[in-house]
Amino acid sequence: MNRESEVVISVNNISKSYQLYASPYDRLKESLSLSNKKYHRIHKALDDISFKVYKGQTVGIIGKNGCGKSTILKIIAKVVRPSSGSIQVKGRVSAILELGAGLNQELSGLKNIHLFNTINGIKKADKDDVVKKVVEFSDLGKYIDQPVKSYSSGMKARLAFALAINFDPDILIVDEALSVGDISFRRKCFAKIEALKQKGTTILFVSHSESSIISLCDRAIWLSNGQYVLDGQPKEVVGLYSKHINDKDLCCEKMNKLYKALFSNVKDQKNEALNVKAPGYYDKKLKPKSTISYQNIGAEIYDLQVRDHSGRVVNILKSGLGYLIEYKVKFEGHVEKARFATQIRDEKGHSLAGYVTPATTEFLEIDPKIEYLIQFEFENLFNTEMIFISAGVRSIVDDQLVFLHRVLDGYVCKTSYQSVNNTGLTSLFKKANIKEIQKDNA
Ligand SMILES: Nc1ncnc2c1ncn2[C@@H]1O[C@H](COP(=O)(O)OP(=O)(O)OP(=O)(O)O)[C@@H](O)[C@H]1O
Repeated sequence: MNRESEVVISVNNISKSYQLYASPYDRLKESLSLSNKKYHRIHKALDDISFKVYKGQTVGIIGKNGCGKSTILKIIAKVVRPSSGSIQVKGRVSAILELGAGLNQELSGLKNIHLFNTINGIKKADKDDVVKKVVEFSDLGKYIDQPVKSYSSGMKARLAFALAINFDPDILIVDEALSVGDISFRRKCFAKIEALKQKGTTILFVSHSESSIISLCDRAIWLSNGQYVLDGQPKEVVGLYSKHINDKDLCCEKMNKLYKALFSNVKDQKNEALNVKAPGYYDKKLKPKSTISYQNIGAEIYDLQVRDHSGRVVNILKSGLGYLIEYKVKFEGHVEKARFATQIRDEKGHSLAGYVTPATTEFLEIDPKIEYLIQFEFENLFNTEMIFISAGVRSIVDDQLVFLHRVLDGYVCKTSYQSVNNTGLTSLFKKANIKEIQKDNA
């Protein structure tokens, strides 16, 4: 399939204008006027916006209050009609727009779920399953039988979110809904959004939380005063946005120039890097000074290192490229439930990213005759100059998850990061592998 055929949202020269009246009286005067005299002024909420979204992308939209973020989402969700321009959307859309919109305030949460099933044509056989999932996810307890009008804003967000995601959409549109609700519910929502991303759902996401845009999205679009400013890597777009949020003279042309100046420079450096054959190299003088190897109880981690994709051991990384953290583990005896982890910290010891395999609640049964090679793929998108890599192997002992061995800061890399902003964590692990290898003395 070529890239063009994967477009699921196509926004073409969309503008949206509202007529604003100084008072309701002016509106009445205009409607009664025989002279065609106008009593309103035109306010452009969106001004000639165009972009395409590809299947499976997670796109964040950022900008100051009133810049048009919600309006563009509403137009894509077909809740608001544009004044001009056209829009094509492929697939089943589920949208969480204004808080509580789409919920019948007089009905209970449960009755709203049934209503939602009916409106969305959920098959009879699937209805009970949807109800169960939504009730469980929203975790409203006895409030599920209360009318929605008695809900707090956090409760409304829980129900709206649970409905939107359990409907199995092709395109999920989320407008700031996650800013309400408590931390544990937000965490649950983010985890669910991650799961939908993995399934290939296309996601449009409006948020004032820069860290959420960076950690969730593959792409960010910045709007200002209804106009398009930038479209690019979340870290870069958010970085410039936060740098210029207080700039009263901000105009699109100025921002575009700045972006080009900054990032064409970065691009050139990347291209230069590509001309150098190796994606990074090994500097033998670069060693961690903070390594701590904990006492091992039945397992030993060794050969913790980073390789590039051609298999060379490296510790000077190129920005934006993919690498493998790997280590080997040998066990002294049979271990029923083991899992392997890695963590990346910055110079100050702050955790930047971590990964565990097997994922979630699974464990691996260990054969002591075998050694294991653990590999974690990651992308070098860190915005810190050095990264320190730790490794751990854990197991369940007496119902407790304990470390069988743990090496803190066992390997260090320079990231080639060039400071253009300070927007926090941006590295994402992609996947991990566990391989069986022959024991030397076997
Ligand atoms: N129904 C309406 N009538 C008149 N003006 C409107 C209407 N809806 C939105 N606007 C105006 O359009 C502009 C864009 O609004 P929109 O809600 O899209 O902004 P936003 O970026 O989502 O803001 P926020 O971050 O505060 O949610 C604003 O100036 C707003 O006042």
